[in-house]
Amino acid sequence: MGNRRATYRLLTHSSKPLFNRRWNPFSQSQILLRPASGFRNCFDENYRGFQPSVESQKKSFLSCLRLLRDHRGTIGSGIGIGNGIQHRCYGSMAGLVKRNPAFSELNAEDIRYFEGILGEKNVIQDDERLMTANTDWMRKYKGSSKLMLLPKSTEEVSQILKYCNSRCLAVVPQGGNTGLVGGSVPVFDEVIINLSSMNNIISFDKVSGILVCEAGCILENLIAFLDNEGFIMPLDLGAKGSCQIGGNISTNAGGLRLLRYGSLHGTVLGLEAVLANGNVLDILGTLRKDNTGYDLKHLFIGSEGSLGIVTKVSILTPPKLSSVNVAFLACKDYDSCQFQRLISGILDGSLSLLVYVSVVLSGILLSSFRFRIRLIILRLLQDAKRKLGEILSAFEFLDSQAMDLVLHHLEGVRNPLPPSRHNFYLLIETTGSDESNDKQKLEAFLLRSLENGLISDGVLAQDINQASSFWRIREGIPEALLKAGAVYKYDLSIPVEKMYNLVEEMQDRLGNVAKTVAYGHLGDGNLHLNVSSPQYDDKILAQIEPFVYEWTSKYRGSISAEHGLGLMKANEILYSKSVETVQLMASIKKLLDPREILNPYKVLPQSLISAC
Ligand SMILES: O=C(O)CC[C@@H](O)C(=O)O
Ligand SMILES: [Zn+2]
Repeated sequence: MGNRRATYRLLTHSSKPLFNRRWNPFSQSQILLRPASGFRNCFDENYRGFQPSVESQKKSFLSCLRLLRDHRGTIGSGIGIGNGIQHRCYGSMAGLVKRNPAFSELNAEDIRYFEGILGEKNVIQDDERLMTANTDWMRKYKGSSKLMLLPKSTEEVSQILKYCNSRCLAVVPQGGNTGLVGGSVPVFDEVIINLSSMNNIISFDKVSGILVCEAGCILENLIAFLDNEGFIMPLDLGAKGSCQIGGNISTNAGGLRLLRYGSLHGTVLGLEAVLANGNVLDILGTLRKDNTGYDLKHLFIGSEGSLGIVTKVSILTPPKLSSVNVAFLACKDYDSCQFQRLISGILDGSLSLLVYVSVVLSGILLSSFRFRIRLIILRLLQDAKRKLGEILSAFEFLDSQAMDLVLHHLEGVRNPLPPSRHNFYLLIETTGSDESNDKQKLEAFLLRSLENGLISDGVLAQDINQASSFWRIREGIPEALLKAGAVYKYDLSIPVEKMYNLVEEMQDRLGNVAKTVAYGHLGDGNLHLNVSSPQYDDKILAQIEPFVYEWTSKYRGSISAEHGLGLMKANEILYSKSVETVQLMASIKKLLDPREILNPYKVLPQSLISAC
């Protein structure tokens, strides 16, 4: 079954891309931002107006950062980006962030210049295409760019950037526009540089498995190409039908295979990037080992196009292995399993009264659902890592709210398990080269987990169709959420033992006002905490933020595990990074992009870069 799985999933997704980007943003109402109240400091003033007060101008960059850090608990509810963005969805961004007045405005001469280098058909001013390019996949963020450029080569990207830098025209690099934090759409009138015409595979070495390609290659096309060659991409995600490898690298996308193949910081061997001034940085190495100086490619992996535009990439791809198995499991109630084992222990005389009493007492303690779930999940993950070892390739989870949403909103999706109320579902995948051995290993693991009461039910895919339908449940959650109405998205790295505590605290905070939906890459410690409600609501957002960021920070987690900071979380970076770190980031930004034309208002707090 395994060797057909990749092909099957590919067909499924390419025939119906998950991230369908057709919509009519004008059908949505525009909601205005409520101005911040009560919280004023240099950061606040700088950010909202780019017109710092005399007092704030006097403050050094560092003290600005410190102030921001000290007040970060109130920032989410104070100054707008974190707070206001959800309320600004479907509308323009003006009011949230003020346009940097240093940027020029497009004129007819600019258009003529771009037409000269790209040809008329690659200089897009058509309203409908611009509307699509201005709006993100979630329809939350909408810019007002009047121009999209479609370069076909690195040389053309270089000419565009050189010109934009000299004219001080801001740009936003764009791939498949499947981002979830407002990083790939303009905020104001930035020129959109869309890489989709740069979609050539340059080379593939069958011995080393190294693929070199242009940034605009769609991930799913790369997967299909490699499948023919007997290889796979080390990266796989639900948006594969639309997202592009350049965007994946620029956001350091994690996805479903990170547990097995690691992050793009490990699998990307080299890249080519065009800097803000148009210079082409060729670090497109294909070497596994190269310790000559600083490894600069890492600056472009995950910096969301704010330091340069990735134009080519060299990536290490693993061989396709013949045996893939997928299990879909449910965890129900830890207590009942404990109780059953306790009773049978007493009946067969293996438990003394003392042990009985202490077990009953601990059973009362264990009756805390939170504790139960934590134990189950931790044990399962530990066991899976130990017993499945090198063949474990995915360990994904979803809670019952996520399952309900998928079943309700996605056509043709059904729960593979018999109807019963389960609190949790897990999707475990193994990938190996020994069909019978791999299956045996997984079956033994499942049996043990069932006996130990860690799982209450489970099913092992018998063919490629079944495996694919299990994956559809997991990969379909973002789509189902979008169909359900408004969604507040949080993408967090949290120690696994704490992960579900946050979800339940959030449930407690929100009560019946909104649904808390949790799923994610449990094996990587990555929780996708989504709050779903029919409409966006100020009050709901105030319940979520800054609480969610403070909570994550308290446990030294990350407020962006794999989606980036984009526009949504640019101001929240100090929840996860120290003042000194952010200061160094701002200095690097300033060095590589002194006029701040590359993807402005994203990743770092804008006023801090300006103050640097
Ligand atoms: O929508 C989300 O919150 C997560 C999207 C994606 O990273 C996933 O893992 O499905
Ligand atoms: Zn994810």
